[in-house]
Formats: sequence, structure tokens, C-alpha cells
Amino acid sequence: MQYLHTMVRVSDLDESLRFYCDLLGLKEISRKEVEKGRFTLVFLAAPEDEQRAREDRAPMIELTWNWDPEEYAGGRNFGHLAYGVDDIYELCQHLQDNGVTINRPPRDGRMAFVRSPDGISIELLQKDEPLPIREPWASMENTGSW
Ligand SMILES: C[C@@H](O)C(=O)SC[C@H](NC(=O)CC[C@H](N)C(=O)O)C(=O)NCC(=O)O
Ligand code: NI
Repeated sequence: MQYLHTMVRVSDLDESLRFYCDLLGLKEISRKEVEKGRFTLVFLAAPEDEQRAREDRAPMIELTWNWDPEEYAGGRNFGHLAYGVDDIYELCQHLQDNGVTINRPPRDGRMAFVRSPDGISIELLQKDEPLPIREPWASMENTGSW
């Protein structure tokens, strides 16, 4: 089995491509306009995955834009999309300078969260840094249960 993509529905395709491509730096791999279904699919890959994505061997996000406006609410069960980045401070500054909401600034130099135009949470992790997972259980005796 191979992980292929995560699909997110977007309410404004141009606004979303400005965020995911122009600002975040993802590359458009393919696009499909479906007249009958009245929707457009756009597959995006991270720059380092671009070549493999074009050979169908790298994970992507699939933006789905329904031409007829819909309300996209709820979806609390969805968490975030995560990307490893070269310089988390520089990227967050660039995003903020271009009007992107920085939900969690990269104060530890390792992890930040920003929002897409539709409120999708995007986790940015500094490459070559350990995952900043705070083990709430760390202070407890190792009960061996984990
Ligand atoms: C190309 C392949 O990766 C797909 O995911 S197509 C799946 C298909 N998508 C649509 O019909 C898009 C328009 C639809 N109105 C929608 O918003 O999903 C589909 O079966 N979607 C249903 C789903 O739950 O994803
Ligand atoms: Ni899909």
C-alpha cells in the first residue's frame, strides 16, 4: 500500500493556490476540470517531492474546488497537514508579511502552525530538528505502560 494524497475542499481556488503555491511554495502537479460534476481538482506537491509526484510516487494534497459555493464547517476530526521546512522563522515571517494567520509562532525554532484561507491547519516543522513533542507523561515514573 502507498500513501497517495490528502484531499481538502477549498472555497476559493485562486486564493488557495496563492496560499499553497505562491506563499507556502507547493508545486502544481496536475489539474482536472470536471464539467459534469462542476468541480476542479488540483494536485500539489512539496518542492522536494515534485519529481517523484510527477512519477506518481510522492504524497500530495488534492484541492477540490466545487464551482457551486458550499459551507465547509465542522470536520473537527481533521487535524492538520504537516511539512518539513528549511527555515521556519523565514517562512513564517514571509507568510505573516503576506497576511497569513500564524496560529502558533515558531518560538522554539522547531514547530509552527499556520492557517490556510479555509482555516485548514498547516504544521511547519524545522527540518533536522527533533519533533517538539511534549510528553505530558514525562514527569511521571515510567510505568512501563507506554
Ligand atoms: C481523483 C481522486 O483522487 C478523487 O479524490 S475524486 C473523488 C470524488 N471527488 C469529487 O467528486 C469532488 C467533488 C465533490 N463534490 C466533493 O466535494 O467531494 C469523490 O468521490 N468525492 C467524495 C469524497 O467524499 O471525497
Ligand atoms: Ni482523492
